[in-house]
Amino acid sequence: MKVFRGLPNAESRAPCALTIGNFDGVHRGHQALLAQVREAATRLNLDAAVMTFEPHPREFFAQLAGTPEKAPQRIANLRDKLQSLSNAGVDRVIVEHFNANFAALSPQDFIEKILIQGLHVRWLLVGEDFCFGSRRAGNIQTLIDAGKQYGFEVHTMPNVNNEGVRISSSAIRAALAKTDFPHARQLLGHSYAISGHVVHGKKLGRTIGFPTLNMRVGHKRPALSGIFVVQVHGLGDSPLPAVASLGVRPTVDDSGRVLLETHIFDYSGDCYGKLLRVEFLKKLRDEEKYVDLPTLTAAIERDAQQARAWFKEQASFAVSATDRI
Ligand SMILES: Cc1cc2nc3c(=O)[nH]c(=O)nc-3n(C[C@H](O)[C@H](O)[C@H](O)COP(=O)(O)O)c2cc1C
Ligand SMILES: Nc1ncnc2c1ncn2[C@@H]1O[C@H](COP(=O)(O)OP(=O)(O)O)[C@@H](O)[C@H]1O
Repeated sequence: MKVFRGLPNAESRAPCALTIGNFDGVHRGHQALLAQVREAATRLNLDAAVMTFEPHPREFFAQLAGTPEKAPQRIANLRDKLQSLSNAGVDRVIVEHFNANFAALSPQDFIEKILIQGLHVRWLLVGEDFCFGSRRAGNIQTLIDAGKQYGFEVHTMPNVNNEGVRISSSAIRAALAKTDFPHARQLLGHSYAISGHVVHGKKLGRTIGFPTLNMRVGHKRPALSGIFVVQVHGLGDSPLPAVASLGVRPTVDDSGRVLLETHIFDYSGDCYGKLLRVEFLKKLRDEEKYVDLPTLTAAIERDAQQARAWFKEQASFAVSATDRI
């Protein structure tokens, strides 16, 4: 899969079957849409293409209005989004920088400059409520008219439902806000996880008996925060049980940067630079600002005990379930 930051240059503008959206979480609704793009691209001998935006347009508008707290919480970072798009068979992704110039494009300019000249669109699929261009003035009918004029097909995707309710990124944000991981999993079609490269931290963890893999989250408003039971994928054949903190670490850091820090039980390897995936299983508590390091360490010890107990309980459930068969 090729990833372009902004429109591809002239040589790379292969005719495409395209869909446009934020794709936060790449949930089951997105997956159904991407499957149709893939199918059309293969049938019409086109590239399967996705145009997505960074930052999220609502994040851009929230910043502009001076109310960053109104930006949507992010389900997935860009790496996870690109990985999911690649898994769905997408050939090219255009990551468009969503800024004032882009937001000001009229529907007509968006069609001519972006869809026609920039992307050579031949087949387009969007959701039924798709609006675009400055003040969201363009809609499906605008696209259908342009399609007749410029020669591209326009299709709409009906809602994909889960138990009668439309699957959406907001529904997943709501499930994560309640830390209802089974429900989030149902809507996503996979368990909730964050991946990233292990970076160097303050080297404090090892001095308090809890070395932690530090991963940058890449945005300021994650859909989750707090202390969690997790498992780590990418260090061997099976996932490793662990406990993690996702947040700004108020006791030791005042930068406001969001980090995911994971302590793996009974493990002592060097993981710097590795690309790992941390899967969330259960929330233990919210993040706290402790008065000193010994108090923080005592809290982490309690978290680790609770997480170990949780894994033990799951293992005994699994055994008793096998007994019943
Ligand atoms: C299970 C667990 C719980 C944590 N809870 C908190 C917390 O409530 N407040 C906080 O400021 N930091 C918390 N942390 C983050 C620690 O401050 C951090 O891991 C420690 O300072 C080591 O940082 P380092 O990896 O940069 O050396 C927690 C970390 C873990 C692993
Ligand atoms: N059980 C473990 N869980 C997490 N990381 C571990 C563990 N054992 C060793 N490590 C290694 O130690 C590093 C974390 O140690 P730490 O003192 O917290 O340093 P840093 O502040 O750079 O994260 C990890 O990145 C990893 O390479």
